[in-house]
Amino acid sequence: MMAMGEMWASLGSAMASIMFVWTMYQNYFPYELRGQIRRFGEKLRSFVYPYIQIIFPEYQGDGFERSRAFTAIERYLDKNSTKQAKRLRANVIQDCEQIVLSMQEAEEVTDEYERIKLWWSSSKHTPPTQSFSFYPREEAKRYFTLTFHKKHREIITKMYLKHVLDQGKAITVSQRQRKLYTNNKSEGWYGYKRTMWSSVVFEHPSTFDTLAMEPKKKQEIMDDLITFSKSKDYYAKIGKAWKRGYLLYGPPGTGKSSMIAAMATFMKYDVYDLELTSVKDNTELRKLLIDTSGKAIIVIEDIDCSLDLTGQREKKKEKNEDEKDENDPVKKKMKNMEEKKSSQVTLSGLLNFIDGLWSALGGERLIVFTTNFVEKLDPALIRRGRMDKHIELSYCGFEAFKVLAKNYLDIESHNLFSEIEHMLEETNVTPADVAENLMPKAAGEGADICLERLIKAIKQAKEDARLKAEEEAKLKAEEEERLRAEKEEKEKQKEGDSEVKSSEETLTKGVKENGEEVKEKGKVAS
Ligand SMILES: Nc1ncnc2c1ncn2[C@@H]1O[C@H](COP(=O)(O)OP(=O)(O)OP(=O)(O)O)[C@@H](O)[C@H]1O
Ligand SMILES: [Mg+2]
Repeated sequence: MMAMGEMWASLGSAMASIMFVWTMYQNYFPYELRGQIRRFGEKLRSFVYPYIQIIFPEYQGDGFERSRAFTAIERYLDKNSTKQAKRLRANVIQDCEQIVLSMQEAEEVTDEYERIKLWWSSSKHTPPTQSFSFYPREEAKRYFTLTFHKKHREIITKMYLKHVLDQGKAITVSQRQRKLYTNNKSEGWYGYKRTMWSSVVFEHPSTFDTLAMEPKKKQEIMDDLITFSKSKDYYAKIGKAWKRGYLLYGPPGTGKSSMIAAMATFMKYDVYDLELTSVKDNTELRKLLIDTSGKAIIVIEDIDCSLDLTGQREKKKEKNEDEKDENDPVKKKMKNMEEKKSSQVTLSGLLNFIDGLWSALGGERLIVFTTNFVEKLDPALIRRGRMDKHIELSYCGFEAFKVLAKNYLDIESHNLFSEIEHMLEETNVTPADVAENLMPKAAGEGADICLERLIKAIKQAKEDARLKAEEEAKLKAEEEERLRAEKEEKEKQKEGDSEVKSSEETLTKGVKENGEEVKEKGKVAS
């Protein structure tokens, strides 16, 4: 008890002395002297403690936005310092496939840059708990502190921090789970607008390795993508938006969708599968596209089916019919309803966006259109500059077949290969059909069985194509015969008409002459 009392007494006298010194300082020291004392204090402190500290809080702005610098530093420290830290936190990412260890709070680790030693520490600020509050409890805020000697201020603030942020961002990108976004119909329940994109984790198995196509062509596409991803400065220099358009065209089952998935995996981009028929109008299209992330592939599949892409030209042709419909009130109403039902996204809306507004968005974006009928598309849509690269995906050639054989059967050569090569030169078979036949159907089915099955399928395809060609030739001949007969009939009718006409003319002439004769006779009689 005595000790406690003494402690309180000495604490009281210390407080009193501090108060006394503070009052003296405030009241009796001249203002100029006070400034000098403060400067001296700072000098003394920096002499005794010559270090600078920089704080990186987890949240920035009004406290709701997670700081990108914090995230990048976190990743950088996770990678570079987890060997030193003794207490680590485990986070699971990429669908339980990868564990990332990060520094636990109150840990300190060292780093070195250009032989300069630095210290990073991770801390947490927990707001005091209140017994009762109307507001939700404030979350604890984490922050990193970087400490270094003041003589390295320049190099640390100008170079080291950039190095940390760049490395951190690169790690974030490599660990990031990619997403597949699809657009919803714009109106949700009760007309309330919900988020327009919904997403799932994108884990498509197709890669450039599994994609069957001529190796040279494949390499060209991959090189093009790499060049694009490295050209940020170049695009900025020439004043163009950092975007690239691809048009993939070819028959169904030749790998257009597979190639998009391979591109996304290769570039580590998110995929935005844009269903144009669900987009109400151009305004909504703009909103959707603005709402895409910085590293994105925007995909519009079967563009010829999604929009009236033939635009103005077709409209002009239909003008006469439209005018006829305008006069019929029922037809007019039906047409209006039809128009309202279908998407009002127009070709010009799409083109305007691709060319113009996009430039305002940062980040790298690919836009990919696919179609089965390239000849149907409006040239305005696919002109170079808009769609920078046109890629034809075609029927399976021998090189593409070899890729599939390697992937599906794990073989690079076989005595049936030369026969297949010869057959593929003669017959159009899609990679999808080849893949389907190469896939073992039962346990223990070897390469021989699968290749034999493929040979049979190609023979069948050849036979089918022959029958189809025959059928088409027959139909064509029938059509020609029909047209010829129709023409003959018309000519006959024409001839018949002219014969009737001439006999009628003769008859009329006869009647006329007779009439005149009668008239004459009448005249004479009268
Ligand atoms: N070039 C290819 N390489 C590897 N697999 C392919 C290729 N083409 C097609 N396939 C296989 O066929 C299936 C269908 O292909 P995909 O969906 O990519 O064709 P598509 O060209 O997009 O067809 P559609 O025009 O009908 O959309 C794929 O799942 C894949 O297994
Ligand atoms: Mg497809």
